[in-house]
Amino acid sequence: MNPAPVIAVVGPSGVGKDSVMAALAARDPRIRLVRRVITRRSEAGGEPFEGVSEEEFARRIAAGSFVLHWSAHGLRYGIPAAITDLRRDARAVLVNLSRSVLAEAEHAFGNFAVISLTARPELLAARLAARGREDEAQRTQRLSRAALSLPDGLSRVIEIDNSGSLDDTVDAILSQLQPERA
Ligand SMILES: Nc1ncnc2c1ncn2[C@@H]1O[C@H](COP(=O)(O)OP(=O)(O)OP(=O)(O)O)[C@@H](O)[C@H]1O
Ligand SMILES: O=P(O)(O)OC[C@H]1O[C@H](OP(=O)(O)O)[C@H](O)[C@@H]1O
Repeated sequence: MNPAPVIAVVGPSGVGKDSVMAALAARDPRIRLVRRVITRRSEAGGEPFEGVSEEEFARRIAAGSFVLHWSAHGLRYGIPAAITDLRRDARAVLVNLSRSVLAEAEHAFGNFAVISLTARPELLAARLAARGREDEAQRTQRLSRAALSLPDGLSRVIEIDNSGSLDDTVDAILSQLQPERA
């Protein structure tokens, strides 16, 4: 069987990427999530991730442990090579990516689609404040990247508005994914 598609979930900070990914995996156990490696304290909360030091992150790059890595918000993020195993027995593998690495990701994964989440601007600020993981200066810095556009040339981009309920968003995404390994 061909490897399952990798579906990048992208969009501005606070739009709901991690929430939508968790809700999709809860709805369909064959939708699998990638656990990212991040140079952030493991206790920070939010998504399940592996927190490592800068030194450990650099060691893993040198060892070829990542299929993709990038920097944003003063942090480093890596997608472990183990994503290849996840793709063997899944309907789709979801991964939270920076919009800045999408062209590289399409090249690396081949069978690749992008779910670009949007939400009304006032909701982004309110959701980040309610989540409480960052202080006000960090939230302002994150919101300043909200309008970053996607690169040209991606083969498959599905834009979904997450201004409403999570359930509505999950329904909208699943109806668009039906043709893929349903
Ligand atoms: N549809 C929704 N309705 C109401 N609240 C939502 C919805 N989606 C997400 N949220 C809330 O918004 C906050 C931000 O969501 P989440 O952490 O999933 O966003 P994110 O896009 O992953 O952000 P970041 O890139 O900063 O990690 C969370 O507190 C989450 O509970
Ligand atoms: O703004 P862009 O480059 O699209 O995304 C930058 C980074 O911000 C988010 O990280 P986090 O989940 O908030 O730590 C994304 O997942 C990405 O890693």
